[in-house]
Amino acid sequence: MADFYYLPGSSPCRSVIMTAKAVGVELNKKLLNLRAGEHLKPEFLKINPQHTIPTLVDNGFALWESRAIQVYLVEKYGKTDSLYPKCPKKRAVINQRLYFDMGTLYQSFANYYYPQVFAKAPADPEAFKKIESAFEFLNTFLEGQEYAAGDSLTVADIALVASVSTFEVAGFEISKYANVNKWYENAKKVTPGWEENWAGCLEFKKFFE
Ligand SMILES: N[C@@H](CCC(=O)N[C@@H](CS)C(=O)NCC(=O)O)C(=O)O
Repeated sequence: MADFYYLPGSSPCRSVIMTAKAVGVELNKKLLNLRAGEHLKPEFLKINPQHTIPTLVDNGFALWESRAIQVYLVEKYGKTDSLYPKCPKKRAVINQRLYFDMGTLYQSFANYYYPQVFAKAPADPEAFKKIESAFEFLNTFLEGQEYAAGDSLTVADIALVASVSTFEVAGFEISKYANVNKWYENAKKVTPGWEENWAGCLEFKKFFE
């Protein structure tokens, strides 16, 4: 069983948990208390010098970056390639969505909410505009399609579900974006591990209270 260093509230950790569930991989979950600095201890730095969670250690093979872990789990353990199809074009669109999720959508969350939550800084309206434009992009990507990268569930949906649910608990109004809203309501029903994701979101929500 692979060791999995995580926190339940962390969005990238939740996307790995949902992906593991989707491919039927059991994780040996190891809570890593960031507030106590456990990620900076020499024993963890030996595993992941970048000291981020999620970190997976599969039979001695250490990997971090949630979307890379998602792809690894599907390629190594998926019974089919449906979550990350081998077709170059399908895969390219999934990769685009994953990079969008990491570099644009989730980044807009971090830029706007993290300073408020972790440094009690005032809200930055310019950073909020970036969230709105990210949601507008996602809304456009989802025009006329049921899933993030085509007509079936992939790792792109799972990564985006983790991010969008984090926006939901932060109080961001998703319903303004009709295609995103429709996709998200369906994704809640069909994404394996959604319940655990939501439980983690509620943990994260405590930072906003
Ligand atoms: N892009 C990374 C982000 C990972 C990340 O920043 N994780 C946070 C927790 S949500 C963390 O480990 N922070 C501690 C640190 O960077 O030292 C991923 O998707 O895995």
